[in-house]
Amino acid sequence: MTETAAPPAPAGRARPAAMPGLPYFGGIARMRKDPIAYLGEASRRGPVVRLGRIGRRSFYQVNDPDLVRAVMTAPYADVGMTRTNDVLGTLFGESVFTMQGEVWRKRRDELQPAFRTSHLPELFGSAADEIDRTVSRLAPVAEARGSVDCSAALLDLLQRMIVRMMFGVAVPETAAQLTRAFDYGLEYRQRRRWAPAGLPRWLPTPASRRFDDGVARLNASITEIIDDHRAHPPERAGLLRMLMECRDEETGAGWTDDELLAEVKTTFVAGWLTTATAAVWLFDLLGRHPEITARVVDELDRLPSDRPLRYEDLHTLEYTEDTILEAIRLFPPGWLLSRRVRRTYTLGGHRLGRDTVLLVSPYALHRDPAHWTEPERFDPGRFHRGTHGEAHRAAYLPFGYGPRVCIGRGVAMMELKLVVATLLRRFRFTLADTAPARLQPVSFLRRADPLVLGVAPR
Ligand code: HEM
Repeated sequence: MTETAAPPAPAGRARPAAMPGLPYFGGIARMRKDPIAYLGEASRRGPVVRLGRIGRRSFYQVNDPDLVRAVMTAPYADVGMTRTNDVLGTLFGESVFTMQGEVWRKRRDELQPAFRTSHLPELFGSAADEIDRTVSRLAPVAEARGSVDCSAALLDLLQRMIVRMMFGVAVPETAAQLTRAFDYGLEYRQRRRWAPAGLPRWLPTPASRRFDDGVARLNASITEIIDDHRAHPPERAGLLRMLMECRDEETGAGWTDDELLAEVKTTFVAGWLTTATAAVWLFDLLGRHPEITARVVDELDRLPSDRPLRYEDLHTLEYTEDTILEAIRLFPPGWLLSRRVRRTYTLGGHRLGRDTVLLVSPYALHRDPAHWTEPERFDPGRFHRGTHGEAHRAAYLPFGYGPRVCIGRGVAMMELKLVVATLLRRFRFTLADTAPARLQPVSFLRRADPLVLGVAPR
């Protein structure tokens, strides 16, 4: 078996540091209980740290940004994704998210044009239509100086936005099915996440049956919409139409319905909860930092007030953008990334065997004092244009790093700016309960408790 090299080892270290725990298994049982604390502790132990074993799989955490870069850009012959057998794989089907190697490269190249910046104004139009509905719902609550469960409101809004951006029209039934299939998927995945390796996916359990049934319904409903789209293309081009225009580079053929279905579902799932989770943390942080909110509002007040927000306005919102980047530094929705060693691989001087799982924790990297000044402080100023490079690039990876970096990051930043700008132009939000928020690190880094904010007109 071939052995390949990543960056050189730190001098004098033959064996990687290890987390304390049981012989052979290491301390990994603690990871199940409190992964954030466990991975935070592991991040301070060395550039590559052995966490322990689950079944036959060894787990290591990669903490040094140079080594993170090496792993995230390693050739597929050496390092692959861990996703294929994952429950999310069943939900997505064969898509850019689950594919690997050459097939992935081809799919990513075909998909890329749909996500180009020139499509963003069209998508902005769809997203803006949905936010108007949220504003109308919030207005009477604000008049009554009431309070609102912002977590639920943002989850609902960002879901309507991604469905509308996908189809160009509102499709509430699909949105509801998507929620159901995803909830079942999360429940099922959570049960399996740290389960011993080898528990077969086909083993029928009540949770797996609920999940499979939810996915089947979702598939049927999206397939119907794809058929309808072919027969009657909607006026406003959504991502689906852009995906329908994707062509095989060699043959020039369009995608099959199954391929379209897989990419539609992937975009829904990858683009919904991530962005919604980021929005919740953003409003949480704004609620805790009125002085920063005042600066964002000051920037928004420079826009003409006699007309709705336009796509071009987003380019002027520099401080708002920095605030979003800072929020996803402190609370990266994709808090844990993983890769699988495909053949013996040397990382930082340590030989790692096939099937070793390499974990990269954006949450830990984003809060590491070795890379960030006062990492726990919410300070959008650290992203001010020109001072962006405060930290090593691979120490800031809310959207991942390397060839598999998030394809939807432009869409996500557009949505987040639109949400924050529209809502802060209309309403004043206050956070009554300023106790530290509890984290719920599931597939995404969720806020464990609903974010309840007081709302008043501006
Ligand atoms: C704040 C919002 C978002 C965050 C924090 C986020 C984060 C990420 C991260 C960390 C990855 C890389 C995962 C890895 O390397 O293992 C990723 C990949 C991906 N994201 Fe996002 N994402 C967001 C929004 C979106 C949106 C809006 C879309 C689509 C409209 C999207 C579509 C995807 C897809 C398809 C991939 C897989 C790309 C590939 O493997 O080639 N994401 N995202």
